[in-house]
Amino acid sequence: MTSMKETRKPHAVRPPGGGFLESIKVLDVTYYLPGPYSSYRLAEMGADVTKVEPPGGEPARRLAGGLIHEKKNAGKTIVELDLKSEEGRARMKELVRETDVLIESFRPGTLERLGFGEDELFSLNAGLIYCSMTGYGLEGEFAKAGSHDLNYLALSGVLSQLTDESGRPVQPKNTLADFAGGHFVAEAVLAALVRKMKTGEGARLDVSITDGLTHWQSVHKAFEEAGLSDRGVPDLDGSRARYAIYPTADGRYVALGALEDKFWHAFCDFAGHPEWKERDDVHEDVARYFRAEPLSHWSDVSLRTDFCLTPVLRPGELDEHPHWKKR
Ligand SMILES: CC(C)(COP(=O)(O)OP(=O)(O)OC[C@H]1O[C@@H](n2cnc3c(N)ncnc32)[C@H](O)[C@@H]1OP(=O)(O)O)[C@@H](O)C(=O)NCCC(=O)NCCSC(=O)C(=O)O
Repeated sequence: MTSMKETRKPHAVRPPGGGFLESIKVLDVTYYLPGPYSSYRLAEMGADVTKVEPPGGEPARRLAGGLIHEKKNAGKTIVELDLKSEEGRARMKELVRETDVLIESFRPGTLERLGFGEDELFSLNAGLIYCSMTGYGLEGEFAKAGSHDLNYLALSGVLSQLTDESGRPVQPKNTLADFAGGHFVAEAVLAALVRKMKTGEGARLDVSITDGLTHWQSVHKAFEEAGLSDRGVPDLDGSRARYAIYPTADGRYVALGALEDKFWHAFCDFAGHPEWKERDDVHEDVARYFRAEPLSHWSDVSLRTDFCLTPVLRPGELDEHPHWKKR
């Protein structure tokens, strides 16, 4: 008998889940950003992704100089198939038989018109995990309507919170809903894969981007219904000086997220203004303080202090920042 206790620690993998989906096959019949991004996430976890596109490629191949397509389909095998031809459909049937997961992102009914309705797909592959990613879901008032990122943000309530001081919605420079949609799909597919491991059963998944976004709104909805705030979570809406965005001397910005007293007090001491500690309305004083130095200065400060300060970086600056150099 040994008195030694053996413990096995799981090792950290980067990206999280990297390689875990090895040997899982994904058939990606999606266009634009959210669908391709969902299978890109699965590919990052090791899945073997085959993307079906019409002859000449999907619309996003040409969009924005082709960069979106290039980035979100890296590592996938792209097969051009005319699903309106017998030959194309025959090849598609082979791919459906071989795959574990099929993700599509057309309007409800489009894939069926191309000869691949739900019954046909499950008769080809009974254990299939078949995921439809749509803007609004397979059923409902808007189900058949075409739509894009901005529509999902608007209908879910998210856009009403991305406003300027006057309450006017601002045009986001990031297609938040599209990327979120990709995550909603990947999350649902992973749950279905776990269930399949336990039961052997396939699944039919109805993932609506807008449905997913409404979950982000549950807290905000509760505040609004309780009559407490129509501007989001009160402490986090910029009304307190400790949790706000401030301009710097060079026209850039910092984000101060000193929500808890210990962080806010540490910031006030660092700034040499202990008299701010008990106040929430010192935005202008704090703004003057940050405006005295450029972003590089505050970026340095943020690395050697602990009061939830970060520079507002542009995507192209990430690689130069010490945090991202190490991650
Ligand atoms: C993006 C869309 C608005 C595009 O609308 P439409 O092009 O009008 O309709 P569909 O997508 O349903 O149909 C695509 C057409 O291509 C045909 N089609 C598709 N694949 C094939 C192949 N392989 N071979 C032959 N024909 C094909 C299909 O039969 C349809 O033609 P016909 O048979 O002649 O009808 C819609 O797909 C949509 O709302 N999808 C919901 C989810 C989504 O991805 N939203 C976009 C987010 S991107 C975004 O927001 C952003 O980037 O911005």
